[in-house]
Amino acid sequence: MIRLVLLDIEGTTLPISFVRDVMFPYAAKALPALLQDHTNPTVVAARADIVMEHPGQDPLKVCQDWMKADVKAAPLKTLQGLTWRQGFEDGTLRADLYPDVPPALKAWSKGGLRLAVYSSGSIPSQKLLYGHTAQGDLTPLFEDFFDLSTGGKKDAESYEKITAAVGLPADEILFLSDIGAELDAARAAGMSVCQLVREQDGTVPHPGVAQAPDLTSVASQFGLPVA
Ligand SMILES: CSCCC(=O)C(=O)COP(=O)(O)O
Ligand SMILES: [Mg+2]
Repeated sequence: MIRLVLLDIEGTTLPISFVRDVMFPYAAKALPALLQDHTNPTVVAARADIVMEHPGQDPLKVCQDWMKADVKAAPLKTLQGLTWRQGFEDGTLRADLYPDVPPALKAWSKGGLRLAVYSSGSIPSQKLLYGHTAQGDLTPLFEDFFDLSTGGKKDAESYEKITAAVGLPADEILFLSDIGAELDAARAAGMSVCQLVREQDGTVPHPGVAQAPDLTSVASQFGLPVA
């Protein structure tokens, strides 16, 4: 029986186009100034991590290249999160989740399911995003947020750590993601998994895992409360 649903964000609850066409350009504009900040300890630490990984290269150029290739690098995710704060707080940014997502999350939470997030986006940016959706603040629906500080999303060990953190048998946790390698890693750790195959995102179906076009279908396949 599923007791907790662990959700990826990009490609699962949020269209990839929103990240690529709205959030990344916003961050790209703000990054040059942010990287000039030598007093904010979070910026200083992220810049040092980039320099360590890419010695002799301009950290801004490294970030720009990472964004172009959608590389899930922890220092980039931290810096992007810092830029998005202003946009979400002043109303320039508002998360337009897939329409099936808010009603499903509310029904699942109301029905007693526990909910948590596992995304490459930093925890502060996850909270900003779910705190500023077209349907209002959805953060109270989630009991926990996990990011790359737990480990990479393609490593089974990360899912073992999450399982230990939430204190449930792994197979009572349902991990939802659009990415096959993430689902394989979660399954290797014993979790139940389902791939969101979003037509709008052009998701490539991953062989050997349950698939659903939206959260309504996830609910019917796994016997979860229905919106
Ligand atoms: C607050 S998440 C913003 C989107 C993002 O930058 C990202 O990397 C999402 O990756 P995911 O692991 O959710 O596919
Ligand atoms: Mg994703």
